[in-house]
Amino acid sequence: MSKQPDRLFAQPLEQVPDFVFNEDVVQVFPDMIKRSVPGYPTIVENLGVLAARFAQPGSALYDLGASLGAVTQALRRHVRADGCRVIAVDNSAAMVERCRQYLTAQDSMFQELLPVQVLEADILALPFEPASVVAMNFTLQFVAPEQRLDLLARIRQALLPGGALILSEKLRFTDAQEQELLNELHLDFKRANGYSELEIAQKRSAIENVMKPDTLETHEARLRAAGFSKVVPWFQCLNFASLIALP
Ligand SMILES: C[S@@+](CC[C@H](N)C(=O)[O-])C[C@H]1O[C@@H](n2cnc3c(N)ncnc32)[C@H](O)[C@@H]1O
Ligand SMILES: O=C(O)C(=O)C[C@]1(C(=O)O)C=C[C@@H](O)C=C1
Repeated sequence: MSKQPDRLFAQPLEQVPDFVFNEDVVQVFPDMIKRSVPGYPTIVENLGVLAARFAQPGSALYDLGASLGAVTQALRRHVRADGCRVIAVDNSAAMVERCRQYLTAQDSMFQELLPVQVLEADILALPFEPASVVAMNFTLQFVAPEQRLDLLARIRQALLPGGALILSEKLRFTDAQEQELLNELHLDFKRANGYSELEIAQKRSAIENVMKPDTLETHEARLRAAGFSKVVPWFQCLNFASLIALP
């Protein structure tokens, strides 16, 4: 399982294709997400800690858009409730294949980890089992905006009383000055992590058609419309945030 530095956008491309979670991205993904998302390691580790408070014995814990299973691994490290199991879901075959390898490696290193099932499936078409924790770490932003409410409503229906959805997303801002400042600071974060201006510009063109961030206000209103009673932001670093939504 080679982990390579992300140089995907380092050379000038004649035409920058839309971003897809393919084998090339899988190879560099741990490096890419850490250097692109401010606060990512803190969010992932604390997601496990938060989940431990909401996990209920005998229930399912979902990691939706699991990629290589970083959140799944944190859930397995922190949740101790009896009889829980983690269901990690991603619709990228390349991600799922590598995710399974990472989880097998985790199994060989630790004992008494929660059982895990990795599904190659579209979360928009997945029937959810009753769940105490649903984590969506930077996944909803890749779902078509018109399909987000329906997905969240189905998650809300699957959540057990006392459970939680933990939703992390890149944010945009209605206030132009706030948007500009946090966007510039995010670019500075990428520069500080060694990305060149070319890499930053080409990555931006690659994701602009496929990743559509919402404002915090849009998230809150939509979560309420989906039936959640309370939305608690627990983390923000620059334009990236994570929310706890309670049924
Ligand atoms: C930014 S990555 C998520 C990162 C990951 N949760 C983590 O914390 O490391 C988004 C993932 O969502 C997956 N994805 C996007 N749309 C999906 C869908 N409709 N069904 C399942 N997975 C989806 C992508 O394949 C990709 O692996
Ligand atoms: O906003 C950006 O520029 C990003 O690179 C963000 C982001 C994300 O939020 O998921 C986009 C795609 C990659 O999966 C890694 C990071």
